[in-house]
Amino acid sequence: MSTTRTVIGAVPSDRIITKFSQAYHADATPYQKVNFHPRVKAACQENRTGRVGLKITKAVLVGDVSVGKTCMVNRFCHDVFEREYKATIGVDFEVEKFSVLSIPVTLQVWDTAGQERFKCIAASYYRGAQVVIVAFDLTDEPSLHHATKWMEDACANADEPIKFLVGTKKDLLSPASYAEVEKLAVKYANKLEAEYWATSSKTGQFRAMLISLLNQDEQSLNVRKQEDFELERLF
Ligand SMILES: Nc1nc2c(ncn2[C@@H]2O[C@H](COP(=O)(O)OP(=O)(O)OP(=O)(O)O)[C@@H](O)[C@H]2O)c(=O)[nH]1
Repeated sequence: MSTTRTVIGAVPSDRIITKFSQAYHADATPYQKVNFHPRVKAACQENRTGRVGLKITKAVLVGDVSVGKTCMVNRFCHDVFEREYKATIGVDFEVEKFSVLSIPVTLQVWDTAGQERFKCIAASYYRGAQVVIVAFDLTDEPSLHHATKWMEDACANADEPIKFLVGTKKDLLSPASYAEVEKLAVKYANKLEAEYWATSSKTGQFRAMLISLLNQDEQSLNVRKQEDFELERLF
């Protein structure tokens, strides 16, 4: 499935963020803010974000093998869905440009391998992540139980990241089955202090989720200079 996107300036219209999107489930989010902090708004308006500002957001995507991490990234960045499974080797990396309150922002999405043998390689890329997304397969309960360990590992090297717990492959469940899984997923999200989303990369039901990753607040302005420098060198 492919959609036509209107491009305004250098950024497609669906990448222009001016307000917070709502949480997927009102009872499964620790993030209660409904708008940008006035200081952030003012800084953006006056173009005072400088080098250490809303420039780069690093998001790492982790979770069990074959839960659908790469499909999520492909749907988000290229609006395509790949039915055939190709294991991620180590890590993959995608970059998306956004405009947040008129400030250009780069979202880096680091798609890591779920396979145990690549875990060490992938873990070295968690450092400095501002967003941690733990994906689990809504049709595979053990992948949800493993979310705790994935979150712990990914957060160990991140600096108080914004946390998401994302259930994938929603298209494979009936509404009744989904409702059952959701109850458990909401419990996990609350325990992990993460915001919960359910998605389908097949149907594309998930754009709002990643857009919400860019709901920055003051904390996200604290991108350390050293990291900024290192990340810039990657381009
Ligand atoms: N029906 C359905 N299938 C999906 C969805 N997302 C992923 N899949 C399928 O699940 C399989 C694994 O998807 P990947 O995205 O490669 O999984 P991954 O988590 O990146 O796997 P690793 O790289 O090994 O960690 C593929 O066959 C996909 O087609 C979805 O939303 N719906």
